[in-house]
Amino acid sequence: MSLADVTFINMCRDVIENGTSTEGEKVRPVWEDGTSAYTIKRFGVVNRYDLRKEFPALTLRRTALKSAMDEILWIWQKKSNNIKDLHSHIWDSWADENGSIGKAYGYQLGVKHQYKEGMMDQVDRVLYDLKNNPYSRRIMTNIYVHQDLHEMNLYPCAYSMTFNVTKEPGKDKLTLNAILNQRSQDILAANNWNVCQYSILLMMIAQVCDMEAGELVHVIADCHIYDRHVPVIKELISRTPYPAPTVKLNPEIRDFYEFTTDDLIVENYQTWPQIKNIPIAI
Ligand SMILES: Nc1nc(=O)c2c([nH]1)NC[C@@H]1CN(c3ccc(C(=O)N[C@@H](CCC(=O)O)C(=O)O)cc3)CN21
Ligand SMILES: O=c1ccn([C@H]2C[C@H](O)[C@@H](COP(=O)(O)O)O2)c(=O)[nH]1
Repeated sequence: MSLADVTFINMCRDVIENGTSTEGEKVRPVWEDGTSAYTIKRFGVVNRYDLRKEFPALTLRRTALKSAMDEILWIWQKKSNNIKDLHSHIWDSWADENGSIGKAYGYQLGVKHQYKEGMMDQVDRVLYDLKNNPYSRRIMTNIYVHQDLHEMNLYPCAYSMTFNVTKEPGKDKLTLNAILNQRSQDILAANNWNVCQYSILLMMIAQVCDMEAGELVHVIADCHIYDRHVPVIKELISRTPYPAPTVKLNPEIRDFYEFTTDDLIVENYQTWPQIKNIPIAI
């Protein structure tokens, strides 16, 4: 039984049983037909995933791992904010006529900043620190940039990664852990999608720094199920999970900028049938 499924089921039960409804509140998102998209929400959810034990892919329904990796490469490697550089259509509703989502995600990670060591963007700063000063407690990114929020079509949801290295007794390699901070989470559309993509990111960064990927701690402020998703979630969590798949990276890649989705190796990913045409609140 996949550990990620158990975490997901417990989180959904907690939101449904102990969450509060936003119905009647002034909410921002709408459904495609223009009606308000209300949620049941739980404040302050924290989930831990140990990548040394299992890759945290859901088996209750299939997570599109290559598409999820493609999006994280779009943000962290291509540092793009244009949907023309993305192979899926998940961002189409938030792009302008030129394909831009504004100064969000990849745009922010591509901005160069002045450091004592020279000009670097946030991704190169992380790679530099992990290679030169791995025990630093200052290795983190942040794309929630207030001065640019007015030029973002959607404010970043998963907005910060804090990397932290531990030296485990008896292990040759250092362990790379991370905390993903997320202000808002659409559980059905994107919880496992986000968990898997940031796990892959952690694996990629660990590999190019010659470390082992350890724990991903996912901190979610507003963790919600949209009203139209509740019956789907109830059906999903009634399913019996399969064992977790094996997910690896091509071990030959040593440069973060050389990874492609072809380097993701997925084996034995047995899942329940996909839920088709999930409505996405805009
Ligand atoms: N309401 C809302 N929820 C989100 O999850 C979300 C947004 N808005 N806005 C921006 C991005 C876009 N995201 C999305 C949007 C759609 C899927 C989605 O439809 N996923 C499909 C698989 C897609 C594929 O195969 O490429 C799925 O079945 O989960 C995932 C993430 C995450 N974000
Ligand atoms: O990576 C992502 C991006 C977006 N989401 C969800 C979370 C919310 O349901 C919406 C954003 O709406 P806000 O009103 O800006 O919070 O998108 C996600 O779960 N993961």
